[in-house]
Amino acid sequence: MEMETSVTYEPKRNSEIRVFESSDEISTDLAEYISQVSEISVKERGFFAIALSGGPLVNFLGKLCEAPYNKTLDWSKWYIFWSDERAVAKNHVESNYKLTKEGFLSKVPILNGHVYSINDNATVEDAATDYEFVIRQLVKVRTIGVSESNDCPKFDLILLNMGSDGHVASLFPNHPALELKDDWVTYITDSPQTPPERITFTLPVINSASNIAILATGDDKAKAVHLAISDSTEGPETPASLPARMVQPTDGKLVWFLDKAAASSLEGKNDASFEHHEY
Ligand SMILES: O=C(O)[C@H](O)[C@@H](O)[C@H](O)[C@H](O)COP(=O)(O)O
Repeated sequence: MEMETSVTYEPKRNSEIRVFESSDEISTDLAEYISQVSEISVKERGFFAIALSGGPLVNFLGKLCEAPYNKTLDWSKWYIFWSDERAVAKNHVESNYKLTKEGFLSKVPILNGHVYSINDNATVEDAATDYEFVIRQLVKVRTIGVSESNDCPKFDLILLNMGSDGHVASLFPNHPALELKDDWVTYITDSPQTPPERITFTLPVINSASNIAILATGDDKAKAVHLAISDSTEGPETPASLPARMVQPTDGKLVWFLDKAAASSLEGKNDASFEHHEY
């Protein structure tokens, strides 16, 4: 069946789509969004626990390192985690930690002791077990919140970048890791993108977050954005196990940050859905 080139979209409950002209505009709005979520979290809980992803995501955090945010945010309350990591040394060019350190952490006054990177000195299996243990300890003392419905960690914000195949974190389409219900952190050894070994949050953890943001830019993302967001379940190209489609907050809010190219297959009759909503 031929895929539609446009779709009328009604945002689902607790979700919002923001479409921008350029990556620069996304970066500007994302900074304001993160700032607001962090302020609310610090006010309500005394902490801001944020999980980042790797790859190009850090390129969108530039504006957050600039005025006014570099001066106004309560950085001492920030706790940093990663939703996924590639199994390489921390000084390797593919390390998500290294990318984040160079592009973000080195530019803002986040305390070193609040940065929870994934162990690069263990097997992926052990690194996943270690990371889940660390998160369990931080949930016990409520540095990370807890979901009342399933006892999962309730991160204040999880930032994800979607790949053109619809993957988020290191959860890839049709991978058995998508089925995990009890694990918080898992590992894979067969990633379709290099490196093959990775550590990743599971869907229950992602979906338990208070806030989830998914970024996608470029026309190579348009099809996956359509498949992830559209209500349609018809046709062979709407896989139920598309990871980005499985991101459905149980008790939180999901915001998509798209550029026009990534949103191009969503533009339909209901253009009002695509207005830029303030958070
Ligand atoms: O871990 C990785 O191999 C990449 O970081 C990957 O997860 C990336 O986020 C997507 O491939 C989207 O990247 P683009 O937005 O550049 O397509």
